[in-house]
Amino acid sequence: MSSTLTERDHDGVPTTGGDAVVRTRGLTKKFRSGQVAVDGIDLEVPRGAVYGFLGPNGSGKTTTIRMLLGLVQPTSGEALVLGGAMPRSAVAVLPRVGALVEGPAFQPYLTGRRNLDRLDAVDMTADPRTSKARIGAALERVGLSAAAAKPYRNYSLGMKQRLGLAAALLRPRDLLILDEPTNGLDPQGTREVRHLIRELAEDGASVLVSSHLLAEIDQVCTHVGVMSRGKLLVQGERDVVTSGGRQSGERVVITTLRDHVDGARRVLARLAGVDPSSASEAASVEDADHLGDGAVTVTATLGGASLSDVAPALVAADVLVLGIGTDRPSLEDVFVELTGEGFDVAR
Ligand SMILES: Nc1ncnc2c1ncn2[C@@H]1O[C@H](COP(=O)(O)OP(=O)(O)OP(=O)(O)O)[C@@H](O)[C@H]1O
Repeated sequence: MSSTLTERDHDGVPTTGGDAVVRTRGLTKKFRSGQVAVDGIDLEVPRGAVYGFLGPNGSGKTTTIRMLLGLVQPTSGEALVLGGAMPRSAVAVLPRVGALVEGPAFQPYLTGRRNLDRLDAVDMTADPRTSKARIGAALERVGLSAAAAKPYRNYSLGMKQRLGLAAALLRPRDLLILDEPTNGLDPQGTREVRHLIRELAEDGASVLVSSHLLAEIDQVCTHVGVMSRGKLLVQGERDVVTSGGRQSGERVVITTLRDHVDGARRVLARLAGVDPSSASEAASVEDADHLGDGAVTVTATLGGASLSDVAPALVAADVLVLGIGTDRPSLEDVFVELTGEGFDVAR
């Protein structure tokens, strides 16, 4: 495979390269300080995806996003956004991209609504005749209609974040690039943003959304890319990524009594042998935690066996089953597994 991207940009009109709305090759940013903030990443955001761009503070997400938007010049590598090479195709590409990036240029003394008026007026590609209706709809969508007449300087961090989102939604977009959209929002606001992202995706937009809070964004993503120290550790469909190197990502969690743990372990270890095709995929007991009152959970990775095999086998072996269910490793589990580190500030 060629390591060079082909820009398919005819007569200045960008066309999407393949199925990806964002594609980078070896994208790198080294700052003058010598810091390599982004280190040769190959990002691939499929059309229609909600791509969670995840990583601890300082892992390089914002710098990557700024390169995608033509705000930072890459040191090396290439970036295609909606088929156009950035920053060269910025003029053709950016009207189709709604972006929420840190520190949007809002005027502190103007109201939220007036700030949107101003942004819309300087957008040469926006239709002034529909401006009022579009601004009203964007404010409504982010739940800011009631606060639209307040000056920006009196907005809370969460309200500022919502206004930034409204600015990104002033017109229909093919791609939304949202950098930490839940920053400063309370749990209710965070849920609303997740809901909004889902709606936008259903309306046909592709979404690239960054976050250092895995669990927040995890729930809404179809795809994820995980950054650590400037490198893209892993990316792909969310469920494939969380199943990692395991034959099956699914884990069975059995609640039983301490006296029955060994019996449960024996059944789990034996189960793989029940089906010859899964003989090499032995279920391994990973954990046994005390729950108090003598109740204990035993967690095991399901190899070739399915949950429906486990329950009857336990019962047949006279293992007391207080509860049984499955559990998928979280993205955080995957991150810790890949890096051996917690999800803290990188540097
Ligand atoms: N203009 C700059 N000059 C020098 N170093 C920078 C500059 N901007 C960012 N960095 C450094 O590059 C690294 C990556 O920063 P970046 O903002 O891209 O991370 P991030 O993953 O977006 O973090 P956060 O979640 O905190 O926003 C950090 O170590 C940061 O200090």
